[in-house]
Amino acid sequence: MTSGAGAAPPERAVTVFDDALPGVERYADLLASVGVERGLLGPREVPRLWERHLMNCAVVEELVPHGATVVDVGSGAGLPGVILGITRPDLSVVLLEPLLRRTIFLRECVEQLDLPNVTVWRGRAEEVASDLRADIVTARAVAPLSKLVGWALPLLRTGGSLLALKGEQAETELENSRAYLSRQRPNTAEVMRVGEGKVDPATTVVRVTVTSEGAPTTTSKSRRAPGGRKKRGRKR
Ligand SMILES: C[S@@+](CC[C@H](N)C(=O)[O-])C[C@H]1O[C@@H](n2cnc3c(N)ncnc32)[C@H](O)[C@@H]1O
Repeated sequence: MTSGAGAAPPERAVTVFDDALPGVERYADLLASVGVERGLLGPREVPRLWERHLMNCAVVEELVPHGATVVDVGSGAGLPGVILGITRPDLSVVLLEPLLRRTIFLRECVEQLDLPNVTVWRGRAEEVASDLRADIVTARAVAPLSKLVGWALPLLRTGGSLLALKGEQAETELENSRAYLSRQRPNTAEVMRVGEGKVDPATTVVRVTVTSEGAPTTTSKSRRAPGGRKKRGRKR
């Protein structure tokens, strides 16, 4: 089934993936062959597929509790959701993606990699709160933090977390979102680095955890997300 199209895994992939490495190699081959042919992955990403994409995503599992239900918002070609599904059979992973050709690819991955714990859901994060409930929401390269928070918090159970994989701007993005966060469901938010000693650089994650069931302290004056449109108050 594998085409051998992907670059060979680096030595430390063994430390990161352990027994799951053969499955991840098959996924890497799918990304580097069909994924590139269908424009889901740029050809220039193939040589850095392991370090920059697969391993970088895998270490996020450190923050995912055993048996959790995970929704990967904006899964694209399956990052990080497919990787979590392969490396953590204890998880129940939903790959949430609005674009048809991407969901077709994701379904092929689930079938060919034999991942009974992974399902594909076609839809937009802001439209599925009545259908999906999660312990963990992951998102990588999907939207600014404030927007992700607005999408993810309604999907999360109390005690659940959004794990937003972010780059060097994570701290700044979090600070800029603090006021907006304070108007959402009660939460704590922090920047974390995971995979120290396994991936270089370590993966930066903004973790936002819903701490209690309390209602948002939203008022008609304060409902605007940074960069978003202001909602109108009720007409009198
Ligand atoms: C740049 S890609 C990133 C894909 C993948 N997470 C990765 O890291 O390679 C962003 C993805 O988010 C999806 N997306 C955009 N808006 C979305 C929304 N409102 N809800 C869910 N997914 C969305 C896009 O269709 C696209 O597949």
